[in-house]
Amino acid sequence: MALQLPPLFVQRMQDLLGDEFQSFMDSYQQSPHAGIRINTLKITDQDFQHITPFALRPIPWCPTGYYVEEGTRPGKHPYYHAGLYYIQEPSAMAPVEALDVQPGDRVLDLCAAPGGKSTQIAAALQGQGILVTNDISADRTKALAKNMELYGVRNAVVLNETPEHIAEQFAGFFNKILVDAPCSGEGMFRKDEDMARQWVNHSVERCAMMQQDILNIVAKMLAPGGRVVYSTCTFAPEENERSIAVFLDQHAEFQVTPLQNAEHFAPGHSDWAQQVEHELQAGTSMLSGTALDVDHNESYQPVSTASLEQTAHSARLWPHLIEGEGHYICVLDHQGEAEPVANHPVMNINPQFTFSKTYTDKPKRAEKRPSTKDQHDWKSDRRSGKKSKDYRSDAKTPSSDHNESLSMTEVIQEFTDRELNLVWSQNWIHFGGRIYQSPITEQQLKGLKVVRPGWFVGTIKNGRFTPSHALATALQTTEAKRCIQLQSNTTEAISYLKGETLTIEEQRVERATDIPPKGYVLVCIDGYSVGWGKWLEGMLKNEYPAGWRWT
Ligand SMILES: C[S@@+](CC[C@H](N)C(=O)[O-])C[C@H]1O[C@@H](n2cnc3c(N)ncnc32)[C@H](O)[C@@H]1O
Repeated sequence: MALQLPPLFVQRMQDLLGDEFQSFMDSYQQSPHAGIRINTLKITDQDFQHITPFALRPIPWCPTGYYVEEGTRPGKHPYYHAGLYYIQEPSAMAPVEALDVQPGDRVLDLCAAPGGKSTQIAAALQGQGILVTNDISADRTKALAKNMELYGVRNAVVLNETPEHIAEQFAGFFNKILVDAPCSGEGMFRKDEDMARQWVNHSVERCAMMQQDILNIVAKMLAPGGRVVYSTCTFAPEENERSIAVFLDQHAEFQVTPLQNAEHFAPGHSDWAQQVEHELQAGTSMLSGTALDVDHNESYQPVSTASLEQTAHSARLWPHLIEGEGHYICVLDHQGEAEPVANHPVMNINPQFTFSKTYTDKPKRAEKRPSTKDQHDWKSDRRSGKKSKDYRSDAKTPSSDHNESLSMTEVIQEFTDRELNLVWSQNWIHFGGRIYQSPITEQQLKGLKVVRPGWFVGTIKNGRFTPSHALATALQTTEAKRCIQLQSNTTEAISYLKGETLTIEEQRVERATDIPPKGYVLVCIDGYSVGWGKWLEGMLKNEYPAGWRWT
């Protein structure tokens, strides 16, 4: 059945687009474009070109993005399980390019789930700097955390918080912030018919209010001289140019900067936002019928022409002009002077084995009591369906828990020496038996709902360290003492991904001559890590987690 567009939406687009309207409507007769983005944390773009199983055509605005042909199923290839690419709608690759992330940046992805843009940010950081990735939906952060692990991200903290709470802990902290805002989703109707069906429920007015609130809080978290990229996947000027103009009126320290690759896109429609503004001020008919309703909106504030005019430098991605879905992108640069990253207090990484918490296999019962504001607490590792628990971290001085932290040190160091060729370079966080490497300190997570305080590297139970799946997926083959290579075009690779035990002769366990074959083995597909196995006497016990298996 043909896509049913909401009549009110069609009417508004006709009013706005004029002569362009027919070509816009024709785009709904075409299939949406499929894309993949190479995960350069695991493979270089060039190396992927040599092994690609699909025909690739470059996406003009993203150097690591490619169109794949209709009918291609990139999710059904072992390379997907090795985290070599992320399946992403082509237009959705543009906002992170506009953010211009550099290794060493401190980046916040505020509305991040399921994490497409966060994986792109992580790739741009190349393991250097900090990514705090957050979503307000607890359910959606599960996919976000999983994506951070699948794509081998080592320097991300995953939060499930409100922007207000994050701002309390991270005032003036980030030099790059992405706001991929919740919106009415009009640009996705072609790709996701449910969005079109649900559109009446997504009031443009409600979204615009939410976006303006979020942007206001974001301003508090940005360091002087930093950059915010605001993006939506909707066409409504109320949620795009006007939300930006409202923000600019309240934050004279920001200016709209044209996108570096603006030639690929259409300019922002400051004229449409002005039209909306006139109608709002006059209290006459709305453009959309769902537009901002002055009479019922006490918080309505007129917007200045100067701010509206600036939005002409933002960008619109139109499905009838590019090969991608509808998006809006605005780059907001803070006009203050940036401070050198090294001067920031958070950059006090201490990779030594010191733990602020005593070694326990599980949080003690007493630690599970509800936290109070002045305690050093963070809420963490809320497994699916379980209610969130509050934990209290009894921070002890290094001297008071010296022996216990030493024993944990020994446990981790012993595993590292035996199984890895790796130098740990971030802060250690130990929580409930789980060990993390984090780009920030435990102190900075005080009072926040934390899904992952960093790179989950393993668990300690009964004095034994068990490496996590997330450790394996982030390793290069050279970082494990033993590895086994499986070929992507063999049933063996699929069998491993299905969780089956494999028969592997001793000579296939790649290792240095002084390393015995028995033990943990990093399983790789065509040279790229996918998980752990345990080799013993010709058999490879499969450690690929149940929830990740090929079905
Ligand atoms: C457009 S989606 C994000 C897509 C994501 N950036 C990606 O590339 O995969 C918007 C997200 O914002 C989240 N969200 C809504 N309101 C929020 C708020 N106030 N703070 C943080 N996240 C919010 C939603 O749960 C949703 O996951």
